[in-house]
Amino acid sequence: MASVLVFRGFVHGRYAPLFTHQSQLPVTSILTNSKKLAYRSNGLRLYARYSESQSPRTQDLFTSRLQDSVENLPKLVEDIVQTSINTGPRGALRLAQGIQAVIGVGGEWLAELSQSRNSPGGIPSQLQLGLLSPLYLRKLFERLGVTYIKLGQFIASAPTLFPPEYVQEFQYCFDKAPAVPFDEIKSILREDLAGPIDSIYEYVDPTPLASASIAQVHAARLKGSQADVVIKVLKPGIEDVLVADLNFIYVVARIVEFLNPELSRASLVAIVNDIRASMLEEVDFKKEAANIESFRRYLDSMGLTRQATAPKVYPEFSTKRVLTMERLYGVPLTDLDSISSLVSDPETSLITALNVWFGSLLACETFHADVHAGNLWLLRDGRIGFLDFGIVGRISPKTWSAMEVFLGSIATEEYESMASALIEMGATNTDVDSRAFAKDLEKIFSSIQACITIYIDKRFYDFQDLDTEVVVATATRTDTNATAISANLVVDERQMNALFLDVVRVSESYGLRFPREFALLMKQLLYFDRYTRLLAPDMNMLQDQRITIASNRRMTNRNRY
Ligand SMILES: Nc1ncnc2c1ncn2[C@@H]1O[C@H](COP(=O)(O)OP(=O)(O)OP(=O)(O)O)[C@@H](O)[C@H]1O
Repeated sequence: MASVLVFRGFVHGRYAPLFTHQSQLPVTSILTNSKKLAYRSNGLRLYARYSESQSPRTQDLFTSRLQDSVENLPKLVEDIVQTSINTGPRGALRLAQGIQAVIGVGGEWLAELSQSRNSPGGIPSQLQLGLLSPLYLRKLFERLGVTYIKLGQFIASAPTLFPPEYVQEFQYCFDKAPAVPFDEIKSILREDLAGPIDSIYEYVDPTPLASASIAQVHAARLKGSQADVVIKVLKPGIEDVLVADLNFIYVVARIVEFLNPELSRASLVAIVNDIRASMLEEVDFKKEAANIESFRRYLDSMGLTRQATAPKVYPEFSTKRVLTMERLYGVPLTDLDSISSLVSDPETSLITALNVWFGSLLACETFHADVHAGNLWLLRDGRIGFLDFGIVGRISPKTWSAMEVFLGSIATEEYESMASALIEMGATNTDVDSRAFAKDLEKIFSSIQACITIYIDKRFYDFQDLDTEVVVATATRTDTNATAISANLVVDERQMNALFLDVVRVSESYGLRFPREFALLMKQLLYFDRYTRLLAPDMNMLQDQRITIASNRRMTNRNRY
């Protein structure tokens, strides 16, 4: 039965009707007074607070927000119901697993708590918040599995969004998972491949090369060609877990945003939706195969195959859950010692990697959006190997040309052009005061503290909060008597991360909203920044003449590879 709600509250010191709302849902209780307004409907409680001292404008804003919320309530309920239907029985199964995880980690916490009660130092701070303390929340996320491990990694990479103790603790949220028994992997291969396993592969190594949360990788050799390959197999049940968890997280985000509309400015639901879409793409290996193929076509057409590669895919032995591809041999770009034994000039390898990746932004249909060191290798033959195309981004020529101006302006410290590039990228209907925006950007950049990195005998030593003068230090090796000194003024990695997030925050305060690609690109630049510190500490990635960031091969969508 529909009900008509009349909301009353104090407006300009008078108790008066604020607005009326026709609700499609039965209302079970209403509470209003001068400080709060709330009503219950179908188990959900709409609640808001205001104070008499607020300006009339704030009250109007509050009233209109409340009205929005009430109007959105039926949509919210419909969404929740629909999401629950889509989740189906796997939701109940995940709930049971979730409870089990909470009991397991809760037991550990209780045991530690009772031990520390008897200790003279009292209860340590890391136990005081219970399962919400960084340590136990991280343990809980790891027990809850794939979705939460990925979320944990997101927290670890967003230092200005989350408190530092959580960011620090979630650095240990590793994407390592126990291996699935080989028999289960074999039965997936049997179900998915067109013929018997031993008619396709000469052998498959039963010990996995790697086992992450989503997939397991086994080395193998093809029957006819005797080519060395790897088989990446989607772990059983992963898709169900992801769908159930992501739907649950989506519902929580919807409710949180509904109850606290302020959060919609931070696009909480949009972020969750993005994470949901990209994680679900990651579990379809046909999409990954298509991404690899388009990257290989790009290398081919640009004449870059002698500098870089991605594994050749064998589509006849690949499905949505199985990806058979050429095996690459190499080392991660952060393995300095092995790199020095493979090439005499690691800086050149880094420049190649950068040029190939920057070039792919426009010339390739998608760009590799997860270039962490495990996915970017220096191969034994000196080429750069790009692995794992599960996460990719797409960037429009318009966004990229604004991005080029943005990156250029960081190097030249031209804040007005930085502001206009950001305005160009961030979708907004309102007029942005670009001068004020530029001033705010300048404040962010000038607040960076200098940090000196000194490279001594192949190791880096960071000294923070120093004056910007270069500190000279030397180290002498006892065996060779050689002394290595190198000093460089750089912005440290965490500051860099914080800097980009500050830029996003300030931009959002001017009403700008960036496409997902902006965050993806920034993340990759941070990875490349890390490799630059290691392999070419004297190089400025954004200014070096040998690196082509500004693209002269602008492509239309039709002739992208
Ligand atoms: N073509 C290949 N040649 C050699 N090794 C490979 C190849 N593909 C994958 N591997 C190995 O398997 C590991 C995991 O592969 P991949 O990154 O594709 O899986 P993932 O589940 O997405 O892992 P992550 O989330 O850690 O990136 C790689 O780090 C690498 O060691």
